[in-house]
Amino acid sequence: MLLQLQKITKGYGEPGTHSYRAVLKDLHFTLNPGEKVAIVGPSGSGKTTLLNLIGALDQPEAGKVLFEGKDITGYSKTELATFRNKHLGFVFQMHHLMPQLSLWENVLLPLLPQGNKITKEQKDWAEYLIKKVGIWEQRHQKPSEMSGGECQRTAVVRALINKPKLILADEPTGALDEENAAALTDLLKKLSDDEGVALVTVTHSAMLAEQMDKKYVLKNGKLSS
Ligand SMILES: Nc1ncnc2c1ncn2[C@@H]1O[C@H](COP(=O)(O)OP(=O)(O)OP(=O)(O)O)[C@@H](O)[C@H]1O
Repeated sequence: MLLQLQKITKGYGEPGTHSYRAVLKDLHFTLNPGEKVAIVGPSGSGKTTLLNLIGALDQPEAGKVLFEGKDITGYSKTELATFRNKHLGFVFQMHHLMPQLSLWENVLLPLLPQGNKITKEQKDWAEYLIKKVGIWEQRHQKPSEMSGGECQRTAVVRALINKPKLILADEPTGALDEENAAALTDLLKKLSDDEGVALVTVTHSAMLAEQMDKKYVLKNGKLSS
């Protein structure tokens, strides 16, 4: 098992006061290595909140998050940052690329906090991924000089640059037109299959959800299939 969420509770506001509102309640979730799942649900049901917990961007009030059997719930902020950098890749609705950097520089950016120089092996991996998603020609262009679909493909490559075990995607096709959304959906699926990376994606897109191995609905604080 890659990831397990045990009896997770998470809300906003001060617990025990009127301001408190529970969003996730005794929620369970398991994910196997290489497994692809979609999380769907009504607006405000807590999908982003859940993704933030899975992505170690936030901590639950109660319950445990286990990654490869290890409890990461008690990790400090620094430990969580190291954990994210090593094991996870993120793709958001808006690409979050650095506007002043080229496609190539944006892709290599996550490797820089590890200090030292970027290795030939890492550059080869970047080149392989960029070619695979079909944007090698654009590698010297800045985000403002690329289409929305090209930016989003760059974001997918960037998410894979650290060879993560899990990619978390929050509405990755949300800002794309139908054609580009379909292309990105195929790409995410293919890369996940080829590289054996697990994928958890929050989406409103039925097309994207159907391409995944499983679909869960988040409602009333819990997941159901
Ligand atoms: N930082 C916060 N402080 C207070 N309330 C919050 C905060 N973040 C989210 N919420 C509330 O928690 C609930 C769940 O929000 P969340 O963004 O996880 O839902 P969602 O399912 O991702 O929604 P959408 O599909 O609209 O993006 C919402 O009612 C939201 O208003």
